Amino acid sequence: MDFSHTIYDSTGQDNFVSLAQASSAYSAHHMNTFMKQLLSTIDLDTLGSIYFRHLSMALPLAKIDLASVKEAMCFGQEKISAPCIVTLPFVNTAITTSGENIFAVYSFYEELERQERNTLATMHQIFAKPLQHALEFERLKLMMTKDALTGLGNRAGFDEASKRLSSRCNRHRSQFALLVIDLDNFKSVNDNYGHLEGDRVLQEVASHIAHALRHSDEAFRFGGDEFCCLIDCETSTDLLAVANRLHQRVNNCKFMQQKNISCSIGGAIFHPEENLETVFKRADEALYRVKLTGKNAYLAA
Ligand SMILES: Nc1nc2c(ncn2[C@@H]2O[C@H](COP(=O)(O)OP(=O)(O)OP(=O)(O)O)[C@@H](O)[C@H]2O)c(=O)[nH]1
Repeated sequence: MDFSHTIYDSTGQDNFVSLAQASSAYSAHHMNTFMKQLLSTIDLDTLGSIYFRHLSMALPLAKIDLASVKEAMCFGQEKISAPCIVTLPFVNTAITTSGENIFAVYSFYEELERQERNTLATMHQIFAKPLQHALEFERLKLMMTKDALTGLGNRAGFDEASKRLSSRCNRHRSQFALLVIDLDNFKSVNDNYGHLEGDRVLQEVASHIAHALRHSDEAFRFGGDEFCCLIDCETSTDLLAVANRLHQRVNNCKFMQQKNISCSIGGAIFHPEENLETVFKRADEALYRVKLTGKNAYLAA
């Protein structure tokens, strides 16, 4: 991860400090939760009544819930008058959604007294390490759920995501679907072209699967030449459409055509109160039936 932080720039530039920059996937939600935890540890007396004018130019980027920051700071409302906002030394937390440079924390200090700046420098020293650790922790967590070869989620990632999805579906009485994709005769690629070429096929297939899905869907490499997708859809007709799209896209990709191989797909819709094992078993059984009856097709449970 590209991580850097600078503690207190005493040379007097406008940008007091760029506390942290990270390029790992980092959501606004994570950041919000983390900031709330951080804020709850602040000694408000130490912080005193440091006020910053919030720079409106940064607002469009600011995904953090500023209201919750105010609330967590526990300052009396009468002290906060628009357009001023009381925040931590982190005046603006800018979070982009592109996945690159996910957040940057800036403070602007030109209006501060010397003593206030010193307090800020101390605050930064206090927060930089925990922030760095939290980021590192998130990065490691992310690595643990990613498949190194394809960049898709791995089996642990799938377990985590499917549990999250199933509890949401149970709560909202909604549904989602599962597709299990297995390459046909993939072993022949390894045997005839070598393991490295086999790896390349898996990478290309993974990329095509990921690109064929919508934003709300997720793809994983379950292991070997087997992939899984969690699909946001509720009817077998919709699922059939997604499965056909994936089937075509994977079969038509360059390496699959060159190596003359195909894929088989099994699908099942998760119903509220069904458990994850049974929906997976149903999709896997459908896949197994495709394999037994000639491969290269889609079947729903
Ligand atoms: N190159 C490569 N091969 C792998 C990897 N993981 C598993 N495999 C190979 O993938 C193959 C999967 O086995 P099978 O599913 O039985 O092979 P298949 O020829 O696709 O058989 P069917 O599914 O019945 O069509 C085995 O030959 C494994 O050695 C990997 O990371 N890279």
